[in-house]
Amino acid sequence: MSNEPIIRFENVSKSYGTNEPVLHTINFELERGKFYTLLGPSGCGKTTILRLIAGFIQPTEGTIHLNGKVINNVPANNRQVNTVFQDYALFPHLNVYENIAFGLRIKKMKSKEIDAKVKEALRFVNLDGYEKREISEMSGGQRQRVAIARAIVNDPEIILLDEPLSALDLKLRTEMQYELRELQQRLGKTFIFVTHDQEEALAMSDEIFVMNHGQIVQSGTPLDIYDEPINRFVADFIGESNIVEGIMIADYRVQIGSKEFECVDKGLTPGEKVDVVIRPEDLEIKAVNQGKMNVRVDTQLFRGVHYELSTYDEDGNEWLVHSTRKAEVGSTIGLDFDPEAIHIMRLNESEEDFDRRLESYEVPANGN
Ligand SMILES: Nc1ncnc2c1ncn2[C@@H]1O[C@H](COP(=O)(O)OP(=O)(O)OP(=O)(O)O)[C@@H](O)[C@H]1O
Repeated sequence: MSNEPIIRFENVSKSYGTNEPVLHTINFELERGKFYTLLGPSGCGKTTILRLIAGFIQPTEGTIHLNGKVINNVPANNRQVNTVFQDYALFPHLNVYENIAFGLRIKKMKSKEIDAKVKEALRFVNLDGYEKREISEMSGGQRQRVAIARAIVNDPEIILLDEPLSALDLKLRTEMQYELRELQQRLGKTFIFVTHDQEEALAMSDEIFVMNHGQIVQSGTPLDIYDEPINRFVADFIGESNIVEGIMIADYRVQIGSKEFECVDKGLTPGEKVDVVIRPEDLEIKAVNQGKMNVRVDTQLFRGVHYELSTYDEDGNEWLVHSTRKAEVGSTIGLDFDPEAIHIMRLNESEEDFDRRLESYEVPANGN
């Protein structure tokens, strides 16, 4: 099988009509057989990227390559790409079988062949025996599976999924996350999944593209993005974070408010203003004066697995703490953390410079 990226975007921009671009010079490459997620807030351009890949719309500038060939002008029905829509877009007047068979009938495939393919697709999504059911008799999760079966029955190279789980309740949604991930691995196809739910993206993806305002802000594995967010936006969007302003004093030393801390970052300019991230679960509760800083406990909530404390240091910075230990509201406690728990983010750093900087560290950022 070729090592060519299955999809490549080269300087792709998109404007609808004469309006401002909704995508700005997008560049990325996708490998065959992986689970990709486009993650970002509403309106950042995720669905527009899917529509461009599906061929429902064309780029205003730039080129889209499928298996090394430019496909800008290839119509949607000639692309080996199928979409699962948020509302499933099933035909209510057709039963499960006919919904899945629809595309094959249009292609004038023989009945016997259609039958084999529909049954195989139903087996893949664990719906054997549901052929005759009406769509109205199916639950949300089952409709979802019919929509997926319809997308895979044509044996496309790429499956696009536009917020396909958003209509499901939390429990079913979690179950479907497992199912979808498992299905993708069994099929070995490239999945491109759109969501604005960061937990979903972290749980399911081989690689995440975090988007904001029509741009890809950061791409990487879920662990990379969680552990080393490139900037304040990503840190804030992916999981709960403490984000404070700091100043680099020297290599491996950062000042936050009136205190200095050891960190693992180097190569920044002394005196440079930075954003500093420490995840709430990386802060450890100690007795007063036994940690790296003292904080006053403002509020405490029980979150099931852990307590969530909102605390303030002497400089007025808020520090959110996730801990299995509790503390007394109004008391002063110590907080401890490892130098590796401090993540330094330069203001306005490009993704290339950010990756180069992390690679140069002696203590690798992801602990490998
Ligand atoms: N057909 C259209 N005509 C004009 N503007 C559009 C059209 N489709 C989308 N837009 C605009 O393009 C921007 C990106 O939309 P897109 O649907 O790609 O975002 P999204 O990240 O998928 O958002 P959501 O999560 O809300 O679905 C939005 O500002 C939207 O209003």
